[in-house]
Amino acid sequence: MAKKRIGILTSGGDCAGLNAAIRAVTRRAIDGFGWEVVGIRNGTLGLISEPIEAEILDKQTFSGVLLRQGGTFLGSSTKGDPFAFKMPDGSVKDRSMEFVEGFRSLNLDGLIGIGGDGSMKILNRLCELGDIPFIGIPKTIDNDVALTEFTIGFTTAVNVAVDALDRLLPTAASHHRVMVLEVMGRDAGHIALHAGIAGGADVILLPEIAYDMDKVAEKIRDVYENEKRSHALVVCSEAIKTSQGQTVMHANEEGKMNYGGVGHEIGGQIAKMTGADTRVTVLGHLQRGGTPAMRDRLIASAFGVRAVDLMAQGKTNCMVAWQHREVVDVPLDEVVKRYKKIDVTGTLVHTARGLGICLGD
Ligand SMILES: Nc1ncnc2c1ncn2[C@@H]1O[C@H](COP(=O)(O)OP(=O)(O)OP(=O)(O)O)[C@@H](O)[C@H]1O
Ligand SMILES: O=P(O)(O)OC[C@H]1O[C@](O)(CO)[C@@H](O)[C@@H]1O
Ligand SMILES: [Mg+2]
Repeated sequence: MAKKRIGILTSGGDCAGLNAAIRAVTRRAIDGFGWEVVGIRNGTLGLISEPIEAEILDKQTFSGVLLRQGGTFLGSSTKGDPFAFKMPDGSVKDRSMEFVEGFRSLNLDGLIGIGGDGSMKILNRLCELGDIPFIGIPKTIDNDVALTEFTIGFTTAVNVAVDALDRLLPTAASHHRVMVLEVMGRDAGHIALHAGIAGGADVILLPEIAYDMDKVAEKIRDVYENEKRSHALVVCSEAIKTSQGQTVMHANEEGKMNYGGVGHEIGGQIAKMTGADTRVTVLGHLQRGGTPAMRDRLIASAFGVRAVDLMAQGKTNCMVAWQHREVVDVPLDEVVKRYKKIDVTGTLVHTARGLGICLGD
């Protein structure tokens, strides 16, 4: 096989396990095929920067602690979409061809992009535009990428949320309080549902299931009065709506809307309706950091090796995915058409209901 030179980048919100995936790609490309690997800095931004921000990666790069480290040493971005790039003067410019030219100027034969749903959409368009051979690797704490059971970073984020519940329980019990924990997840409730079940929540509120505050208050009263347990744990996803039917969002510095803060509204309602002493914790970006959990390192490694194998087979326009304890490849066009929400008829929703957890309906 002809010697190739491939690029790799990480895009979208960071998460734990990205370095493990970059390491796996690099090792497989070098050891398996004798290729050269170029790490592109800060997502798509690295290729449109002047000068281009990229560096050769070798096995030496990963001789230290990177496998065990959260974040991405290459840097990432959720800003600067090349199709609608916000210029310093406030104007919006299409810089997509600069991305393609940047790719070509590095003499690359293909690109491996590690990203979430948003990044896959952008990278798919960019690679179609430049006829760039592309393989995607799914990552995001949100676990909302279609056609894969798991994304890199999800398990670590859930572990952080479970740990938070473990820490909230004794203080809730000591002060006879209701503790509300707001978790991330974008428009899907995967973190909330997994963490809520594993962390022994009494109530879990998800964007996929409309809630009724009367039902939530009834559950809290039941815990206090009938279960004779004068404390309770409530987990809510950041994307649930307030009782007025709106999500709680804030524009970031580039105008991108982010969720955050609905837990305070839920906590206020619980206190008002039940009289229970209530406190609210918004877990935030703690969920993105930390040492990657075993499963994140494992799937990152499996995804990285398979992504290089696919490129060696001449495949393009696909994404590696985890299905039935195996790595498979799925068409990128199918991935970007869908969004993976919780299956409200699935095992975990059934499990939560079976445990007596109130889902607000
Ligand atoms: N340079 C860029 N590269 C990729 N996406 C960008 C870039 N600049 C802005 N974006 C925007 O950011 C979004 C990517 O952020 P998003 O939060 O959706 O990330 P993601 O890839 O889905 O991963 P995650 O959800 O884990 O953050 C895209 O939908 C896009 O609109
Ligand atoms: O990094 P930012 O812009 O604060 O984005 C936060 C968002 O990113 C995520 O952490 C990952 O997509 C979401 O769960 C959250 O809504
Ligand atoms: Mg996303």
